[in-house]
Amino acid sequence: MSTTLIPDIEILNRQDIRKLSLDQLKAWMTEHGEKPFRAKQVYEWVWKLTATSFAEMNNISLPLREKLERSFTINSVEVNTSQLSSDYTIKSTFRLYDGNIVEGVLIPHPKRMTACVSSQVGCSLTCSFCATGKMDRIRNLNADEIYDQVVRIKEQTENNYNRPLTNIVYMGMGEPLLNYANVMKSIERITAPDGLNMAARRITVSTAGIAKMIKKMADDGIKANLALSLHAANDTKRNEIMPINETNSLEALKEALVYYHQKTGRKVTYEYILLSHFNDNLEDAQELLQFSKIIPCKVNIIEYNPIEGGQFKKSSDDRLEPFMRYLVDRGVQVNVRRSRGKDIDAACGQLAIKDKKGTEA
Ligand SMILES: C[S@@+](CC[C@H](N)C(=O)[O-])C[C@H]1O[C@@H](n2cnc3c(N)ncnc32)[C@H](O)[C@@H]1O
Ligand code: SF4
Repeated sequence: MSTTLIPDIEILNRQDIRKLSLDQLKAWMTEHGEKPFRAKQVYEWVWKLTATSFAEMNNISLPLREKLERSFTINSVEVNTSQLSSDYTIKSTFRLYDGNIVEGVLIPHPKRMTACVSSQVGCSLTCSFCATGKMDRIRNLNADEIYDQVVRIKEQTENNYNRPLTNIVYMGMGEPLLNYANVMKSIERITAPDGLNMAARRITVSTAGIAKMIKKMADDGIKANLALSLHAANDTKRNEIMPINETNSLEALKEALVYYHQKTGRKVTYEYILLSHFNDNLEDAQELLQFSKIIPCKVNIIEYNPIEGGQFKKSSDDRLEPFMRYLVDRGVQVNVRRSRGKDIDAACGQLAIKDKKGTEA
């Protein structure tokens, strides 16, 4: 224990070092009588080399490491629990520095290894088919907390399957476009050569549909892919299952999508959970066909994962088949996404911490 008050105060005020940009770290080095190039070395340690302590930084002098230790923390995310599903999906819970827990999933596929990561603790959007929507929204994740989930899942695929991580989807807990700055910073770090150096085209941000933020993604030149959770191409039905549609109607989304496509030239993916006798009639397929004509797109038909207390059932193959056929016959690019990791509640929309508050159950 320290004998003076000052070091204790210093320690209480320690800041997460990964909240600083490289320029801010350079300025800190100068202020503390260090050469600015040290900033680059430390920055590389905390991002690219994913150091979890200053002690690991063996090309940094001991006095500087001690100075860093007094001023900063490295709030790295730890794996709390991991469960392996019969289809080799791995669901993990991650413990954040403040005790909150989020979930992430490694989804193996013969052609790709995908990390599904959370962007918020809980979610404020209360979609009626989604387990996360039943939780309160506790807080946004910091960019480094999103980044660390990717790092931990990358370790899982390399260590357990001897295969590299190839794709990242922001389809875990939370609405990424309501935590815009941190999500975009995490993408910048994941794609940076002094970060994980992964290709932006391998990253997909999935949104429930925040029109103005879709436009902002285009304005900011974000290179990651965009997926829109559509689930109904009719306002009455969409309002019923996704309250966000009351303020971000299909008309507003259409306008944002056109803007997005004009600026980026990119295709968008529409996610469409097939809910038995709710959105799986031919009339629904006709509405989806009209919506699919707005800009170049592909449609992912998603198998519904039942959630506790949920009112929906997944559509049978007898209903899925004609729905899909209707779209395919009219030139829509359609993929059917079967649920993964069902036996351990690791599939999309089943990610929810059981006590609904984001702390450990
Ligand atoms: C959990 S959300 C997170 C990202 C973002 N908030 C969104 O809604 O797109 C990721 C995807 O899971 C889907 N999803 C939610 N609940 C589901 C369920 N019970 N079964 C299948 N997919 C579900 C969502 O619609 C969305 O397409
Ligand atoms: S589907 Fe997405 S936006 Fe809706 S409640 Fe779930 S996490 Fe939130």
